[in-house]
Amino acid sequence: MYIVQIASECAPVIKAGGLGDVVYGLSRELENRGHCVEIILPKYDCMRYDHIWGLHEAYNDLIVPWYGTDIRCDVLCGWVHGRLCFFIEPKSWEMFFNRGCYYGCDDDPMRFAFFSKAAMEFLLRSNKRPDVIHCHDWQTGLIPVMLFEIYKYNGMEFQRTLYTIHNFKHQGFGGNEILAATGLNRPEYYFQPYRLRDDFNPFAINFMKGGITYANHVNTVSPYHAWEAQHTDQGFGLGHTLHTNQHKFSGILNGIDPEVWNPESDAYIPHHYGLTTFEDKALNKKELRDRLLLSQSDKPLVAFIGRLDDQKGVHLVHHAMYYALERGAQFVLLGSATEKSINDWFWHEKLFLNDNPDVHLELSFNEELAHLIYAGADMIVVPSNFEPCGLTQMIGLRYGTVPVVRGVGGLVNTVFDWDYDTLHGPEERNGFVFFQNDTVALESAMNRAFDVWNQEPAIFKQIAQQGMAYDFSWNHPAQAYIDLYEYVRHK
Ligand SMILES: Nc1ncnc2c1ncn2[C@@H]1O[C@H](COP(=O)(O)OP(=O)(O)O[C@H]2O[C@H](CO)[C@@H](O)[C@H](O)[C@H]2O)[C@@H](O)[C@H]1O
Repeated sequence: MYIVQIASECAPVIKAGGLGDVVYGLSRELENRGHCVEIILPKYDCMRYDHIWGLHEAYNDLIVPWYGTDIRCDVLCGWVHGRLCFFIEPKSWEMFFNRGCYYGCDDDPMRFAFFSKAAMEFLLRSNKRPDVIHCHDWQTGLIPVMLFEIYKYNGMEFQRTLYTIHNFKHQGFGGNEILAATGLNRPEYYFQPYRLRDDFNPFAINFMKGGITYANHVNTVSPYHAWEAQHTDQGFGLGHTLHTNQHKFSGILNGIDPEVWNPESDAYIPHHYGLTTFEDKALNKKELRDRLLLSQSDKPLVAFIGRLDDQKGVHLVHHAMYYALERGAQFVLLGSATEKSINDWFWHEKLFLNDNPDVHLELSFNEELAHLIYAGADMIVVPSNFEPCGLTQMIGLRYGTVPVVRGVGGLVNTVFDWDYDTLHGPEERNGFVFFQNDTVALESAMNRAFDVWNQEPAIFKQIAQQGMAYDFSWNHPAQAYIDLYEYVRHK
């Protein structure tokens, strides 16, 4: 099959979070199985050019219709660790992707509407006719809409779309101006409640709703979150749209790339280890402590890695840090916040705790350090408010770092409580789970983990090793995506 991924991220060249990991990891596994995959991305000024090999011009002067006139683009092409990627670079005064950031601009809906339009125009003009166009999150929600309302009539009648939602919270809103700019026009048509009109704001179109309505199939990134999105408030207002489209909505658990995340061969960790050489994990803990100027001691080391965002339960992350210190453990936090209040808050904490030899806050995005933390920590906390899948607990499991998580979304599908899980036997349990969204519940799960660590180290090691034995690679999920591609291409 010939699959084109259209997304706003692809690790490691463009990575703000888990979306980038998924686009890269899934594409690699699909190619390993003999499928042809190409990835279309914006050409951001701030992406990691050092991860692109052989960047060259692929399409000169692509004319993208925009607001009744046009914007000219160059399309560059290069290999990101073996994946063929096309980067769209608009040449216009708006400087859509030359802002020194991936997201967070006031005109984000316009920026990504343009990207979606340009990606479709590129496919059309360069005569690329993939079997399936796989698009991701709100940034590319208008692609199925444009395919079936415009490009289908211009020579793309056989293309099909799969739309994957990694995060329901960010949906992408706009008004008439988006319709006018992209050439969709006809507000009276698109502002119908069964097309793009937002269910809660009659004056807005909703990109994600458009993607759900128009795509041949829609999925989110874990089976449990697919249920939550339809039946609880975790659909962030799209529950009704998901209900009406439930015949084409499902959940597929993400994978992690075993070449990127493998303690036996990870280039970023100084001491490799595996199931049978588990003791060597301790050498990475020592290295991590040295690097972050933490004291060497016999204390357990708890970590958090992730975006510092309301989604990740920042208040519980904060509480976990102080509770770990209170219980005589060490804590390492690696995260970055886009919201100013959260950023200020954690910078304040960082300065306050600066001289404490048992805690380190690294407030930046640092891929290399993330690998060392996964390898060096004993436990990883994931106290999310909601979590469509969650990769950090899966990576933690792979590195023998025991997850302590809140039982939501994909965390339910991947972490099985040592004491209380009734669906998995003791030999399958791999972590600690709490359910209520409060400090008491968090503390009780952390307590249970600390107690096992302190009083029954052999059992703690057993839990860690049971986690390492799980196969959360792309092996199974890639097959599920291939089955879906086959299904939609014959629709
Ligand atoms: N400061 C930092 N420095 C270095 N690395 C950092 C970092 N902060 C985060 N990372 C890395 O980014 C990834 C984050 O994965 P998550 O599953 O938490 O993704 P996120 O919530 O962004 O994405 C959404 O999409 C993914 C993919 O579908 C879903 O798993 C998830 O539930 C959903 O919210 C991990 O690889 C982590 O190591």
